[in-house]
Amino acid sequence: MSAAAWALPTHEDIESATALPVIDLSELDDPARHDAFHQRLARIARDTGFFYLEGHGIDTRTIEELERLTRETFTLPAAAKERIAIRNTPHFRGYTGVGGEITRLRPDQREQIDFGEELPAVRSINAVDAEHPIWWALQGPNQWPAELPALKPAVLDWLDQTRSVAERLLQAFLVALGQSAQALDALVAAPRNHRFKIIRYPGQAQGQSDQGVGAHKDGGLLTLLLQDDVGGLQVLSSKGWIDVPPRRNAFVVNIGEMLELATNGYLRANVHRVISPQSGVDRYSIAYFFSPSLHAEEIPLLTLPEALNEQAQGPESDPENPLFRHIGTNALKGRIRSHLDVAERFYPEQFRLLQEQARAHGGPLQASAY
Ligand SMILES: O=C(O)CCC(=O)C(=O)O
Ligand SMILES: [Fe+2]
Repeated sequence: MSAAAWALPTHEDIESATALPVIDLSELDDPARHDAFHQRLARIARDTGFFYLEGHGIDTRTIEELERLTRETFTLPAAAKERIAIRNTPHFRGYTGVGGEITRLRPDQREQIDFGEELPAVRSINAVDAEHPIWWALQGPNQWPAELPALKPAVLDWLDQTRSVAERLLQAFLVALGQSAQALDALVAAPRNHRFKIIRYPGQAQGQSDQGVGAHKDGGLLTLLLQDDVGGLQVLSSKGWIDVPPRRNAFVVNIGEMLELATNGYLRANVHRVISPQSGVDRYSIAYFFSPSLHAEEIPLLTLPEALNEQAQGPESDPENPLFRHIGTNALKGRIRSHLDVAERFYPEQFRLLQEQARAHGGPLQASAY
């Protein structure tokens, strides 16, 4: 056997096998590979925008423990999950049952618990004032299941560790786009607004929908997702839907709408979906949404180098679900569309507006998964 046959597969080999690139974040620490890393990231971000991230430094034990707790959480009795229902508070944190979220007019076949940065509520939902417009109600404490006390420290630790990874990755994206690594520091500064959720997709019931989550874009800057070994995640490419097969301990990274806005559409938020697992099999995933801070007010427009700017076609905006540059307005719109029960209870005015818009477009209310 020739020496070459023993060589480890290169990233390009893996790419052709899985159709999705693999990025090793630890290359950033190696001065010899630093520049090549940025060049490759720039190419991948623009071409696919969906990739696996390895070398992120989060250890396997931490990952496995959070995966274990995720599974255990969903085995809690229905009453325990209902006690932390998302509709309990205006902050969009808590439990949503199977079918409780709608994407593209159809209910998603998944249950999930939404979390976010653990911060106090800044205003009462009934006391809007000039200093605290209504979207500040997005900030507030999480709801934790009393039956599983280990979940809280594990999730808070995950928020911390994944944030550091996402911050490094965002800085690398910025350098790759000819910006200062710090160009968006203020956009993600404390008080932070990153979000996180744990998700269970039950196996497809006979004759039922296989929509785990319908086609959508994520609303933040970057999403860092961990999936188990079942599969079902797909991303829309120029060749149609392609599978994003499981890859142990690697994050699946995708670009969100806010990075599309900041780069004037040079980078594109990816459309993706999840097909339900086969009957009798559950799929679990853990999704971290690295998002702009509410107090930053507006998404800045980066000044790209001329060669890149020429290729920026402006952000895509769906007339039935317009994108707003204003961070709080856009974030609240996304949450309201995903969780109509919370909207109806705590945001009646916004809920009514959304219904009117839907009627004007001649259809029922469209929600989005994010
Ligand atoms: O569960 C997954 O693999 C993807 C989840 C997702 O796209 C989302 O929640 O935004
Ligand atoms: Fe998503």
